[in-house]
Amino acid sequence: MFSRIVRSSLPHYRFTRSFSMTSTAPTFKPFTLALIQLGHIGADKSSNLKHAREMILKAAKGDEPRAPKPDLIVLPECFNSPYGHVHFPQYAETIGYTSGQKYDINKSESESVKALSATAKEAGVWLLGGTIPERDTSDGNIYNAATVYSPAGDLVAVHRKVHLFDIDIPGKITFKESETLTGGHSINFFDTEFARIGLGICYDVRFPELAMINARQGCQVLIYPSAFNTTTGPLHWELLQRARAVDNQVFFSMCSPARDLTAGYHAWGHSMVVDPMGKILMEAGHDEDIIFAQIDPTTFKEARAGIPVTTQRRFDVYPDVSKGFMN
Ligand SMILES: NC(=O)CCC(=O)C(=O)O
Repeated sequence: MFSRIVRSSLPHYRFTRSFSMTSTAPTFKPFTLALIQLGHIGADKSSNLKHAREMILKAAKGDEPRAPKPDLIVLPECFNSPYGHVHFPQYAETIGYTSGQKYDINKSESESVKALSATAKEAGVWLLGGTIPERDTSDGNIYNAATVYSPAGDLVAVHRKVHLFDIDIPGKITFKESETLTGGHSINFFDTEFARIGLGICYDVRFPELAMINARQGCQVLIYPSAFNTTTGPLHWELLQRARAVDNQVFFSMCSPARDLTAGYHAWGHSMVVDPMGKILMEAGHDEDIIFAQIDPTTFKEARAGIPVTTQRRFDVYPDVSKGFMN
C-alpha cells in the first residue's frame, strides 16, 4: 500500500491518499482504536522515542477483557520533542516522503520514522505516529508532520499541519508556530482494511473545511494528533470534536500529550473519541494514559440514515467545498 498525489482541477489544491487500485473507500468494519496520551516528553529525543515505543507495545496488548488488541494506535502531536517554535529547528528530521512512491525505510534519514516503523511492525498494528518537526531539504522549510505506518512497518501517509497555531490571548497564551514552521499544502487520508481515515493536526480542527472535505472523500473516521492547552482546552477541545463529528457524521478523535506543568507548554490532555452522533465514547484525564474505543460502523450507518444531512445538502444555494478534491 502506498500513496499518490491526486491533482485536482483547482491548480493550487491537492490531496494525497493511500490507495489499492480503487478510489472507493474500504468497507467500514468494526475496529479497536487506542490513543496514547503520552507523558514524560522531555528534551532528550532518544528517551522520548524509547518511551513512545514502550507505550505502543503496551497499548498493542490491549486491555482485556475491556478491549482487545487494537487495530490502530495513535500518538500525540510533537511527541519526540518539547512543544515550542524555538525547539522545532533543533529537533527537525528529514523524512523525504513523496506521495505515490514506495518509501524505503532502510534509506530513511529520520531517526523517528525508523523507530516508529520498527515499532509498528513489532506490534503488528497500524500506527498514526503523532507528529514530528520535519525539515524538507527541497524547500528548506520545517513542517509539523504526522506519519502513518502499516502493520508491516511501511510509511503510507504523511500529513503536514495545514493551519499553523498562531494565537495571542493577552495574559493567557501567545504561541506562534509560524516563527519557524510552514503550513502544509495538502489534504490527506489513508486506507486500512477496516476504514478510510482522514488526517489533521490540532489547530486544523478549527477549520471545518478540512474535515468536511475528508468526510466527502469517504473517510468514516477522522483522527488529529493534537496538543491543546489549559486556556483553550477547557473552552473548545470537546466542543470542536463533537462539532466536527456531528457536522460530518463521522467518528472524530484527538490524541493529546499528558499535562506536564514543568514543561514550557501545558497540554490539556483529555484525549477523546467521539461517535457520529456526537457522543463521547472515551476520554482520558490529564495524566499519562492509554484509552481504547470500539469503533462500530452501525452508529455511523444509523446516524446517516436517521438524520440524512449527507444527502440533503443544497449545493444550488451554497458551494460544495469538496469540489476539486474528488476524483
Ligand atoms: N497545537 C495546537 O495546534 C494547539 C491548538 C490549540 O490549542 C487551539 O486552541 O486551537
